[in-house]
Amino acid sequence: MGEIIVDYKGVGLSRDGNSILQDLNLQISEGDFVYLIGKVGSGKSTFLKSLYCEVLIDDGGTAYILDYCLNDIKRNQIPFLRRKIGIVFQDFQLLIDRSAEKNLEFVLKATGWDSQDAIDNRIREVLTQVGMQNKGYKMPHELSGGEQQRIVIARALLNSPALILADEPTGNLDPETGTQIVKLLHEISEKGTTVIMSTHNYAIVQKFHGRIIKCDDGSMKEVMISSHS
Ligand SMILES: Nc1ncnc2c1ncn2[C@@H]1O[C@H](COP(=O)(O)OP(=O)(O)OP(=O)(O)O)[C@@H](O)[C@H]1O
Repeated sequence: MGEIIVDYKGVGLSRDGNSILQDLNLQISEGDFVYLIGKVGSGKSTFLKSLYCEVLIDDGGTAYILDYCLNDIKRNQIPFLRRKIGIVFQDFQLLIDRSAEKNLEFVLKATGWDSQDAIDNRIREVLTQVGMQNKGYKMPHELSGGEQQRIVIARALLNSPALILADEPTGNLDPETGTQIVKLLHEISEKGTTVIMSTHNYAIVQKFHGRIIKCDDGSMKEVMISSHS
């Protein structure tokens, strides 16, 4: 088992003063593939958001992620933490006014890359990793939903994150395309990147191996291990 990169002990999470999750005890290690399941409104997104400080740890417990203690992380450290986390949402959120490549370039420039050669190489690498090496010139509207999601995953990979958070990444995709996206996330995790993915898609959970953590009744519990594909 790899190094522990998420360590929650007795953590409570609230939104607008309402307790959403209580007494979370959870460790996630390098290279783990974790499915977060649970009913609508059970707190999956709230947990994911706590990992990148969109929801703060304000309801007890201690929380560590990578080298950061979330209990007393400074505001000016948050961008550095977020740079180590790749985030993938169900609604793709690409900038619609520029090509896939330019979307990737925008993120690299915003995160301090200044050599155009290094930028071009990195874009080529991540596009190849997601099987989109020939489509980087296309505008988002010229790409299918699955292709757009691949570009979003490429974008999440740009800064070689230790952790990828995917909040219902197959939510807007047909089952076959969704399966391919999860397969891609598994390939990424096999190379050592931890992936935490929330989903309502139980067929996928059954199909691809992973730890399964269920949000239910204000808490999170590990449930049975799914079968290998
Ligand atoms: N911005 C917010 N402000 C206040 N409460 C919120 C906010 N976002 C979510 N909540 C509440 O927090 C609870 C958990 O919501 P959350 O989005 O984490 O659930 P979820 O399991 O991700 O649901 P879904 O499967 O629909 O994505 C819900 O009761 C919701 O109403």
